[in-house]
Amino acid sequence: MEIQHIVSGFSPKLSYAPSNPIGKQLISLKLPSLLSSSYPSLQSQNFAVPSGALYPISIAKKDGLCSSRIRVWCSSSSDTADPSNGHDGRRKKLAVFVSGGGSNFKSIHEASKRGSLRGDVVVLVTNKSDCGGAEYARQNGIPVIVFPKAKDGYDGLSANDLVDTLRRFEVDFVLLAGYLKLIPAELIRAYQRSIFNIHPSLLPAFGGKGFYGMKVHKAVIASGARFSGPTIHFVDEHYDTGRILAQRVVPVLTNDTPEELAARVLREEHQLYVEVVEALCEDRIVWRKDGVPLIQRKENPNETC
Ligand SMILES: Nc1nc2c(c(=O)[nH]1)N[C@@H](CN(C=O)c1ccc(C(=O)N[C@@H](CCC(=O)O)C(=O)O)cc1)CN2
Ligand SMILES: NCC(=O)N[C@@H]1O[C@H](COP(=O)([O-])[O-])[C@@H](O)[C@H]1O
Repeated sequence: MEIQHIVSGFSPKLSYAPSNPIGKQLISLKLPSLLSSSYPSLQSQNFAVPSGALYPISIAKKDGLCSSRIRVWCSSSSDTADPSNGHDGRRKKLAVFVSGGGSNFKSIHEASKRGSLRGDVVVLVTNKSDCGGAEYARQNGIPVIVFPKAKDGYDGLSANDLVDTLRRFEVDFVLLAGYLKLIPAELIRAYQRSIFNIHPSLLPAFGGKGFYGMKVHKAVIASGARFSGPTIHFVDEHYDTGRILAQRVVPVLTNDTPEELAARVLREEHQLYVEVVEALCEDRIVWRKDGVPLIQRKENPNETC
């Protein structure tokens, strides 16, 4: 059951995702505590709505009533809830976007297989269907879809088709990992605060259009910077300008080649991305009052980083 709560400025980490959206049925709405504590009138209720329908509700807030709508997806009750999978108890569904070798994608997939990561890569998206990441996905039974359409190719999805396809895969989070195309506004709108990217420099330095792959490391070395490292950030409409969520630092040695620096940064990327996605799947992302996202430590939720 997926609840898209449409109240301006409030998009709680949603709970459920439709496994097989089924027709109209009576469902009981169990809301995440985050939502029910913010909107006490939205305690568990029964809805009889067709799957995917927008359901009008009124919410009693301190400053009076406000109307809203909830889009409710129905799903079979087979989703077994496990509290260690975060608030909703469900393993998260991940889409990974790649354009090249996919070593970050492989790290995430391996963490999922060994169980340290409470999520599953359910689809791979690429603009290059013959890249190493796509080949790895096919070898591991992960569906591969092409976006955007290749200029001369026939396959490939439009932006709206991509959103629909990710919804059908019930994707919770979108993870860019060496993807070299601009994510369209349609996807940004559909997956608010749910799209992440890893960049091989300490943003905001050495980011933006033209800064990808070895170009980044060449620019870092040429600048004389003494440190570099990976950044994981939320994705917004522009390249590399979204809120920074996590970083790691590596030294830039005086005789480094771009390849040597790239390898040092990439080793940290593999660990950092797995740590961040583990936190995502366990609902350990919190927001500081000034809008900076933080990660709650697994061992002690009162500590953030
Ligand atoms: N809407 C967003 N889309 C993407 C983001 C983002 O932050 N917001 N991050 C990039 C990843 N990235 C850096 O981390 C990045 C990738 C590519 C480029 C770039 O300049 N691309 C070239 C085309 C390269 C090619 O096709 O081979 C270009 O646009 O001219 C900059 C930064 C992924 N998408
Ligand atoms: N600006 C985007 C960018 O440069 N991303 C970088 O591409 C590489 C992909 O490696 P991978 O395909 O082996 O994960 C990674 O180093 C990633 O940070």
